[in-house]
Amino acid sequence: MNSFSQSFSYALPERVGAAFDLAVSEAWRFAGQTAPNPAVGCVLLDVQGNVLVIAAHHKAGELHAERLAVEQARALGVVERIHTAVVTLEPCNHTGRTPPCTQALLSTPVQTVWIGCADPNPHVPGGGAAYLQAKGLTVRWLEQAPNGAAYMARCRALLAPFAWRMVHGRPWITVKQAVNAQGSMVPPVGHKTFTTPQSLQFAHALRRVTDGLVTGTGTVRADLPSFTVRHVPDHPNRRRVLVVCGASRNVPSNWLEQAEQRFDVLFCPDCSDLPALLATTPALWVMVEAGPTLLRALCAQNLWDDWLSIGQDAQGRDHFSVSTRHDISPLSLFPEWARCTQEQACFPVL
Ligand SMILES: NC(=O)C1=CN([C@@H]2O[C@H](COP(=O)(O)OP(=O)(O)OC[C@H]3O[C@@H](n4cnc5c(N)ncnc54)[C@H](OP(=O)(O)O)[C@@H]3O)[C@@H](O)[C@H]2O)C=CC1
Ligand SMILES: Nc1c(N[C@@H]2O[C@H](COP(=O)(O)O)[C@@H](O)[C@H]2O)[nH]c(=O)[nH]c1=O
Repeated sequence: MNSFSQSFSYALPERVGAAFDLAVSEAWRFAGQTAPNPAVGCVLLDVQGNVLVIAAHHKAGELHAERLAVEQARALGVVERIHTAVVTLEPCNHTGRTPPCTQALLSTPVQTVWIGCADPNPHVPGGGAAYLQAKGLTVRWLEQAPNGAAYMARCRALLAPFAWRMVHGRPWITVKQAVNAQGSMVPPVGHKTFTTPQSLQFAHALRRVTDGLVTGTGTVRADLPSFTVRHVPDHPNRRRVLVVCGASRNVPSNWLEQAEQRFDVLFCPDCSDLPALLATTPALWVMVEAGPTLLRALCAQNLWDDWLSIGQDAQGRDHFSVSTRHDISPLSLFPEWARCTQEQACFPVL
C-alpha cells in the first residue's frame, strides 16, 4: 500500500455502507434467476471511495459478481483505480462452474475487501476471506463499518433464501394469502383475484423474485391459474418449479399440459414431504399461492417462513401484514416494505 492510498483509506469506511446498499440493490434485480446460486452484488471503489463499477451475479453458470465487476472495470479502463471491493457474500475460493473469485480480485490492484456475509455453503471449501488476507489484502467484515448493523440486515435478507437452503436443506417458503373484508379467500364468481391492481403488481413481483410456486389441487380446479408474471417484467426464458399438493392429482389435463410448458410440475400427495420434494429442485425461495385447505395444513406443520396476508377492508383498500418466523426476511428487500416489521401491518407504496 503506498502512502497516498494509505492516507485516503481511512475515509473509505464512511462510503462502505452506501456501497453495500448499491451492491444489494443490484443483486436483488436478479433474484429469482440465480438458483441454485445465491444473489450476490459487488461494488468496486477507487481510493477516494468513488464508485467505479456496480455488478451482480446474473445466473448460475454465468460470471460471479466479483468477476463480472472486474471484467467491467477492465472494459471501462478503470481497473488500475480499484482500491476497495465491497461484496455481499464472501468471495469463493474454489473452481466450480466458474474460476475462483479470489483470483479475479487478486488480478487487480485491490487493497481492501469488505464482505457482507460469510459463505454458508457447507459443500464448498470456503476460506475466501482468509485466503485474500494471506495474500496481503485487508479484509473487513461489514459489521465493522460505520452503521454496519443496518446495512448487514439488508445483506442477510438478500442471502436469506440461499442461507436457509444451505443450513436447513430446503428453500425459504413465503405464503401469500388474500383475504376479503368478510374474511374469505374465495374470489367473486367469474374472477380469480379480488385485490387491488397495486397488490396484484406486488404479488407478481413476488412471483418474479421466487424460484418456484406451491399450490393445491383445489385452487387448480377452481381457478385454472396461469401463475405467470404479468404485472411486472419477468426474467427472460425462465423455467421454474410448480408443486401441486394433493393426493388425488385431480387437476384438468389441459391445465396440466399448459402448465408443463412453463413449469416443472411436481405433485406432492402429503405436504409433510414438501421440504424433501423441494430439496430435489434448485429452488432457493418458493411462494405458496393456495386455498384455505392447504394453508391450514402448512400452518399446522409450521411449513412456512414468511406469511404475507393481504387483507381488504370494506372500502376496498388493501392492508398488508407480514409475519416471519425468523429474525430476517427477504421480503424486507422490497423497497415498499421498508417500514414493515414483524407482525406489524403496513401499506406498501407501489
Ligand atoms: N385469496 C387467495 O389468496 C387464494 C384463494 N384461493 C381460492 O381458494 C379456493 C380453493 O380452496 P381450496 O379447495 O382450499 O384449495 P387448496 O389450494 O387449499 O387445495 C385443496 C387441496 O389441497 C390438498 N391438500 C390438503 N391438505 C393437504 C396436505 N396435508 N398435503 C397435501 N395436499 C393437501 C387436497 O388435495 P386432494 O383432495 O387432491 O388430496 C385438497 O383438496 C378457490 O376459490 C380459490 O380461488 C386460492 C389461492 C389463493
Ligand atoms: N385471489 C387472489 C389471488 N389468488 C391467487 O392468484 C391465482 C391466479 O393467478 P393468475 O392465473 O396468474 O391470475 C389464484 O389461483 C390464486 O392462487 N392472488 C392475489 O394476489 N389476489 C387475490 O385476490
